Amino acid sequence: MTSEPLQHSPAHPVVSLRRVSKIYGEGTGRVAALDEVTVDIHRGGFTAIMGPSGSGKSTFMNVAAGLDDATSGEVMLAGSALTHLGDDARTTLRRREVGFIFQAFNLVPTLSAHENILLPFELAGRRIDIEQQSWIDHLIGTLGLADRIIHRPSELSGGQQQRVAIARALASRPAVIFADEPTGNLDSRSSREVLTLLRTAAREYGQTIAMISHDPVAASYADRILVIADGSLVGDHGALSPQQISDLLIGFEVGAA
Ligand SMILES: Nc1ncnc2c1ncn2[C@@H]1O[C@H](COP(=O)(O)OP(=O)(O)OP(=O)(O)O)[C@@H](O)[C@H]1O
Repeated sequence: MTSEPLQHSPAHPVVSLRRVSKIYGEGTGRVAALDEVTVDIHRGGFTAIMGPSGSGKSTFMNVAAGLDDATSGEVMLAGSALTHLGDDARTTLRRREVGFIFQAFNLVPTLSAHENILLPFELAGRRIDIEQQSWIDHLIGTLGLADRIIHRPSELSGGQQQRVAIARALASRPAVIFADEPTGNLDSRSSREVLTLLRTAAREYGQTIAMISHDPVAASYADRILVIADGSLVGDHGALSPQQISDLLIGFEVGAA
């Protein structure tokens, strides 16, 4: 991959949470899915978000990405305070600044790989100029999709489908990409390919990536590891080996699966 830096201010965190809580239910059914979480995610970082099942990882992603409201606290995304935005403005901000990669790929089955990659531009009503076209062509080549580009998702392997999802997420150069268990449906070889691509996107393109994962091997590709337990941020580490991550998680009763 060649170096094509992104255009976001390095001085400010891309995602910033200040004492963010998300409470579901009330009384005896009350659950603090996030409990006063304060954290910054900086530009160009590849952050893994780990923690036991039910610890609040998905809630963290949903709140940080503006898919869901926090109950209290402040969430800044790409320089905008989400709490001060109405639904429409938040949707516009999310379409412009956030890319998503999901375990189930979430490609549109009736569209070709190429049409799927262009979809975020269509949804945001953004025209693709020559510079963006050459970036997208570069991604398609780099991700090894050139000869599969007119095929529909059902005609692609799982690894190829996830590479289309990565191209789609990278195409609009969002401020941050949230990846939710992106290798959960892949065999180990495709997983390694996908994780290497994500790491390269962070290192060479300065693409900020936040990845939820249960897997210490997947998290070992990241340069920062956040651990959430019972809705609280309980660990914030630099890059670690799979073994170190497994050891770290044993204390929080997370399997190394
Ligand atoms: N819509 C909801 N209504 C009520 N409780 C919810 C809701 N969504 C999540 N929760 C609760 O909030 C807590 C955190 O859930 P969350 O899905 O964020 O965890 P997670 O770490 O992503 O789990 P997993 O790894 O199993 O996907 C859990 O106790 C869950 O039951």
